[in-house]
Amino acid sequence: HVLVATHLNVQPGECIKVKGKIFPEAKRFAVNVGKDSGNLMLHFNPRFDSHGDVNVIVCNSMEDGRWGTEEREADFPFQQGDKTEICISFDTTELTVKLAGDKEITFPNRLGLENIEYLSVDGDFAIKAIKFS
Ligand SMILES: CCCO[C@@H]1O[C@H](CO)[C@@H](O[C@@H]2O[C@H](CO)[C@H](O)[C@H](OCc3cn(Cc4cccc(C#CCN)c4)nn3)[C@H]2O)[C@H](O)[C@H]1NC(C)=O
Repeated sequence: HVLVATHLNVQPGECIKVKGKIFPEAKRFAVNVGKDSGNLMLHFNPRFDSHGDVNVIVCNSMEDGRWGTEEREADFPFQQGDKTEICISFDTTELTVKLAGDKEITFPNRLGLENIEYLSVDGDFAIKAIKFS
């Protein structure tokens, strides 16, 4: 992991902002939020070239260590080597990921968690700042 933050208490409507730079030769990176590493409301996984996916954002959830059903997003507002910022917020029904260029992705809140305690960032990404607002 590049970063793991635990014992958070992010409430619905609040925003987790992750700012950083994508490696020039990035294959993939991931931002995970949820209760802990085995219970993720959202695994947000942009793939530049990974698992046979090219320039696809794969989103999924994980419950008790088991992956849910993936959702793939064709919009891919990421470039290798670029700085980027994503903002994750949620309510009881869905998560919203605000991306560069006013792009937005939603994902169902399958676990029905009422707060986010866990954040991790993995992969080919250099974190500049994490902001909770
Ligand atoms: C077609 C039949 C088969 O279907 C495939 O089956 C695979 C296995 O289930 C799925 O792949 C899994 O997909 C899951 C989401 O669902 C997860 O992303 C999981 O990765 C977890 C994971 C996290 N980390 C840490 C980390 C994170 C980010 C960067 C790095 C790095 C680096 C230095 N370059 C490391 N390592 N592994 C992935 O393996 C494929 O999508 C799926 N494909 C389709 C089309 O369906």
